[in-house]
Amino acid sequence: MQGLAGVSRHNLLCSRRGAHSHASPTLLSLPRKRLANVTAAAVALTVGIYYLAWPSPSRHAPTSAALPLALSRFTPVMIESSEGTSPSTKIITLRVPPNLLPSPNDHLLRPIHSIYVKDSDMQIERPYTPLFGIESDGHIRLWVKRYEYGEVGRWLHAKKPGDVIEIRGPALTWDFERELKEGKWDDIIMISGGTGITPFFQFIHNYFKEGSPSPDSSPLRITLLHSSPTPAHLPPPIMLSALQSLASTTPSASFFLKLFVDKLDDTHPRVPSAFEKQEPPPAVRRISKEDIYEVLVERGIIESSPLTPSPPSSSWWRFFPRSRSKSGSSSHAPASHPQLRKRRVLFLVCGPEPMLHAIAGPRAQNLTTGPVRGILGDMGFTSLDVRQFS
Ligand SMILES: Cc1cc2nc3c(=O)[nH]c(=O)nc-3n(C[C@H](O)[C@H](O)[C@H](O)COP(=O)(O)OP(=O)(O)OC[C@H]3O[C@@H](n4cnc5c(N)ncnc54)[C@H](O)[C@@H]3O)c2cc1C
Repeated sequence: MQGLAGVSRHNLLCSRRGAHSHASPTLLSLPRKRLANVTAAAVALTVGIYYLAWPSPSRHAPTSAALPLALSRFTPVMIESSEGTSPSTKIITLRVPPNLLPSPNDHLLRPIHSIYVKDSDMQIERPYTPLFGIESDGHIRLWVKRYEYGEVGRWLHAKKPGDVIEIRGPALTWDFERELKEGKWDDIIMISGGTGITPFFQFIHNYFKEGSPSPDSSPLRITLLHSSPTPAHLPPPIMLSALQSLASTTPSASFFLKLFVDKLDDTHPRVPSAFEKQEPPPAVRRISKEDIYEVLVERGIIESSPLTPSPPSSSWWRFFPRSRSKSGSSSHAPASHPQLRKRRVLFLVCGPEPMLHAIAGPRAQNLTTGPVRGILGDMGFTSLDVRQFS
């Protein structure tokens, strides 16, 4: 996932590059390599000034160690533990003192909420998703990815237990309850990649946890299709065991989980034994259109009609009448066809930008879900059926 701040910084750099064509004669007379260096330094300086000097009500929110957590101010909290879970991820557990916890009735604590972590060296912040929400005993568990050149992820990974960092929040990332009420969905299909699973994990944990409305009393069913680059990058046991146990114990198949890995690696030349017993075991491929069709049919969301011959043959879709999408590529008959739909379905997609593109197409300029393209668009789903997170 890439934060909004990262995206806006990228846009800023692009627009500066556009200005090169109007360079002055003096600049043009410089050797090309030196000109590039001067330009890069100017861009870096501008970006630095932008970050450090531009008034930002959020980044420059005051810090208080005496008032409860809130979106309007930063609160210092201690890192209780920091455990590596894959080559580039850690579970980082924060501890909020009991007197600084927000009121349990705070509407911003509804799923899906996030908190902002401030990198106090760079004075920048990024949102992260508490896996189990802000817990009543003060724990906040984050699954954080470190990108090679990413700022806050790297900074956070370098922090040690006992270090104090500043956070603010909770912030409502997506008002699931309101969306569910408005949409009256029967099924939600979540498709995640890498740490893009964290918002879905928070929702699933909250929805099925003890004391939540019984899934039996609600027709809503949840399917999670998750993909990681290799088995070593799959979510850590604290997340996967919880999901696998839910998948095998929730009544009426209200939760279904399927894992994918792009490839096996040297450490895991075969599917790791921890997953072998899972039915079905993780698939070694990227999530494809066929996988989505299969799950739609298996979960009884679309009709297994003459248009959609039944699985299990992995090549069942080759009997599909083919049509041409606008992009010219061939596509299956639209699974969204009203006559084929038996249940109302909403797709939620969260993951790295290339995965979002492949599954649902690029997001609009204003970072909302634009017209749905990619695999889901090809299948005939529209912005009424799909939400993208990044
Ligand atoms: C609501 C929400 C919840 C989120 N929850 C989580 C979560 O639970 N866990 C999680 O890990 N993330 C989460 N994210 C993403 C997170 O907020 C950050 O966007 C992410 O950690 C990257 O931030 P960063 O500062 O480390 O990287 P950034 O500095 O923003 O960099 C982002 C990307 O740009 C690349 N990049 C940066 N500089 C360069 C350069 N000079 N050259 C080439 N490439 C470069 C980096 O390699 C990286 O790929 C969430 C995002 C949102 C919006």
